[in-house]
This record gives sequence, C-alpha cells and structure tokens, in this order.
Amino acid sequence: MIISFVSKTQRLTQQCVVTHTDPGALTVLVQDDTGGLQVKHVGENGNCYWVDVEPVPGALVINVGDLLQIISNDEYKSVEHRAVVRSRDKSRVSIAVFFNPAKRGDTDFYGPLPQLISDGKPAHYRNFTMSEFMGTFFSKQLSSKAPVDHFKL
Ligand SMILES: O=C(O)CCC(=O)C(=O)O
Ligand SMILES: [Fe+2]
Repeated sequence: MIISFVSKTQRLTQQCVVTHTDPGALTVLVQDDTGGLQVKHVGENGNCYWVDVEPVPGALVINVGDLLQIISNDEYKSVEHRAVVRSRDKSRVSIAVFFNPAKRGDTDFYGPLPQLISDGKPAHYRNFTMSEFMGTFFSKQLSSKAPVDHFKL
C-alpha cells in the first residue's frame, strides 16, 4: 500500500505525481475530498485532455495497469494518470493498493492469454517473467507505458 501525501505548502501549479501508467494488473485508489487525480483522455480528434477524477465519498477508483493491458492483448488499456495540487490551503491524502501476480518464479511466464489470441488477432506482446517485467519498470522509472512498449512484438 502506498499513501501519497501532498503538503498544502506545495505550490498550486506544481505537478506532484508525474504522468505515468501503473505497471501492475490493477490499482485500487481511495482519495480524500481534496481531489487532484487526473486521467488522460484522447478525444476522437486525437487531442489529449486531462480529466479530473472527482472524489465520490465512499467510492474506490480502479485503474487498469500495464500488465492487464498485456495479458488482455489490448482488450483493456492501461490509463495514463497524474496527481496535481488543486488547493494551496488543503493537504491531500490518497491511498493506493497495487495488485500484482504472486507467482514470480523463473518458469512463471506472463503474456497475452491464449484465449484472446487468434489468426485475426495475433499476440501483441511476447511472454516474460515477473522479474523481467518489474526490472523493466524500475529501470525506466515511472513513465508512460514503459513495460507495454518494451514487450510489444
Ligand atoms: O496520488 C494519487 O492519487 C495517485 C497515485 C498514483 O498514481 C500511484 O501511486 O501510482
Ligand atoms: Fe499511479
């Protein structure tokens, strides 16, 4: 579990969590009523917009991560997101729980599920172990779609 805390002394314009996709399968987030989480939306004209994820009391935010994009062979897309400071007067607390596969042996391979591969839709990614996957993520740091791009065929 990660708790990110943004002090009210941080400047309003400062971006506090850089734009990234989460590497794992799913992320469950609880944010307080300050808000600040934004997701990137690509419009039909190809233009990108940052959309505020308005806090809803009692609601959880579920982010699709890169691993789910890969094992679903692009049926689900990981979401680019960031967190910004919205208010000079209020601190912000957000709690994130990351869901990742537990099997991390040298012979535990992950990749697009066979049921989602066909002649019409070949695998978009090669298989890998979790240690290779996490190594790729940590070597590139938080960035946009790093593991997705790395394992693309
Ligand atoms: O601060 C937030 O609400 C988002 C945190 C986040 O994106 C992350 O920890 O991966
Ligand atoms: Fe994230």
